[in-house]
Amino acid sequence: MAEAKQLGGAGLRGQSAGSTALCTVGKTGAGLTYRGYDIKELADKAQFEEVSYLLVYGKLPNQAELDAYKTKLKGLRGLPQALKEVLERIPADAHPMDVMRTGCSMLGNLETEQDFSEQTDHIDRMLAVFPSIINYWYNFSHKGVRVNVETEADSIAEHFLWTLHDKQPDPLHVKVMHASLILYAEHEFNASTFTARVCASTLSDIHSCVTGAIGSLRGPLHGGANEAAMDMIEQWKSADEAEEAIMGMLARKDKIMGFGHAIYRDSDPRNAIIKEWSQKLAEQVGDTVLYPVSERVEAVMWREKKLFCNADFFHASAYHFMGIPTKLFTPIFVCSRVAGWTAHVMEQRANNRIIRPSADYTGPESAQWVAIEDRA
Ligand SMILES: CC(=O)SCCNC(=O)CCNC(=O)[C@H](O)C(C)(C)COP(=O)(O)OP(=O)(O)OC[C@H]1O[C@@H](n2cnc3c(N)ncnc32)[C@H](O)[C@@H]1OP(=O)(O)O
Ligand SMILES: O=C([O-])CC(=O)C(=O)O
Repeated sequence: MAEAKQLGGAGLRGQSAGSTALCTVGKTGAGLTYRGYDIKELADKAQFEEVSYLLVYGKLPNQAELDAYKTKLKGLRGLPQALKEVLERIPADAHPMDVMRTGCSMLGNLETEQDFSEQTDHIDRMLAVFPSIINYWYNFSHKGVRVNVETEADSIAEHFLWTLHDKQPDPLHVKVMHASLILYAEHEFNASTFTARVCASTLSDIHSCVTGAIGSLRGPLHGGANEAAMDMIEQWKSADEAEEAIMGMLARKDKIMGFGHAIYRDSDPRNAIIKEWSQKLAEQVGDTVLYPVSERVEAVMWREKKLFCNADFFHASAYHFMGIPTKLFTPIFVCSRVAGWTAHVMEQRANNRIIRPSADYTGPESAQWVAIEDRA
C-alpha cells in the first residue's frame, strides 16, 4: 500500500471532521474497507443487499436475515400515486439528478419521518424505491410508457435494469450491477456524505439529509464525473485520436473527468474492479473502440501527469455497454450511495453535536456606514 496522499490546504483537506466506524479510505495497510471488509472481497463475493445491510444494520446478514431483508425491500418498490403524478410532470429535458432530488423530497412529504425510531424503515424504503423513481420518470418522459415498477426482480441490481428496459435483464448485467452498486455504496466523508451528516447534525429528517446529499453528488467534481467521462470518451473513434485529444486538453490545463482523487494518491481500488467488468462487457458486445480508447486515456494520464482513474472512469464504458443511457449514470450512484449516506446519518444521530466549524475572516476590519444617497 502506498503512503497516504499529503493532505493540506483548502477544502478542509487533511482535517478530521469527525469519526466513523463505517469505512476506511486510502488508509495505510487497509485501503478501502466497509466496516473492516475489503472492497475487493465484497465486490467479488457479495450481493449489494448484503453490503447495504452491513452498512445500515452493522453486520453481514445471515441467510435468513438476507432473505427477510430482500423480501421486505421487494415489497417496497411501488410508487405512491401522488409521486407518480409529480414524476409525470417533470420534463424529459430535466437533469435526472434533479428528478432524484425531487423524487426523494416528494417521498419525504408523503411518508414523512415522524420519529428517529422509524429511520431504518425509511432507509429500506429509499433503497427499494429509488430505482423505481428514476426509471418511471425516464420511461414516461422519454417513451410515454408508464413502466411497471413492481417487478419480480430478485435484487435492487436486477430491479434497476428491469425497470429501465422494461424486461428481465441479462444475468451478466445483473452481476455487474451488484458489483457497481457495492463499489459506490460508501466512501467515508466525501462531499455528499458530509452534506448528509451536516444536515443530520441539525436533527433534521432523513429525507432532507438524502435530498441534500443528492444535490452534492450531482456536481461533475463528484458523482457527475461518470457522465462527464462518457461524454468525453464517446467523441473519439480510436485510441490514437483519444491520445491526441487528451494531450491537447492537458496542454490547455483542462480537467479530465474520471481522474484524480481528493484522498487517494496513486490509485483508486475501485478502478481495477470496474475496469475488469468493463473489459468483459466490451467482449460481450464486441466493442473495438470505447474500451481501447478508455485504456489509452488511462495510460496517457498516468504517463503525463501521474493521474489515475477514479471509480467513475471505467464505470462510464461499463454502463454504456449495458445499454444504460449516459444521463442515468449518476442516478445509479444515488441508488447505491443512499446506503452509505443513511448509515452515516444514523451514526451522526447516535452521537450528535451540531456540525458548525469556524471560518478565517478575510473581510475589511471595520467599515464606516454610508447613507444610501451618498453611496457610489
Ligand atoms: C466518485 C467520485 O466522486 S471520485 C471524483 C470524481 N471527480 C472527477 O473525476 C473530477 C476530476 N477530478 C478532479 O477534479 C480532482 O481530482 C478531484 C476533485 C477529484 C480532487 O481534487 P483535489 O483533491 O483538489 O485534487 P489534487 O489536490 O490531487 O490536485 C492536484 C493537481 O492535479 C490536478 N488535477 C487533479 N485532478 C485532475 C484531473 N482530473 N485532470 C487534470 N488535472 C487534475 C489539479 O488541478 C491540481 O493541479 P494544480 O496543483 O496545478 O492546481
Ligand atoms: O471520496 C471522495 O471524495 C469521492 C469518492 O470517491 C466517493 O464519494 O466515492
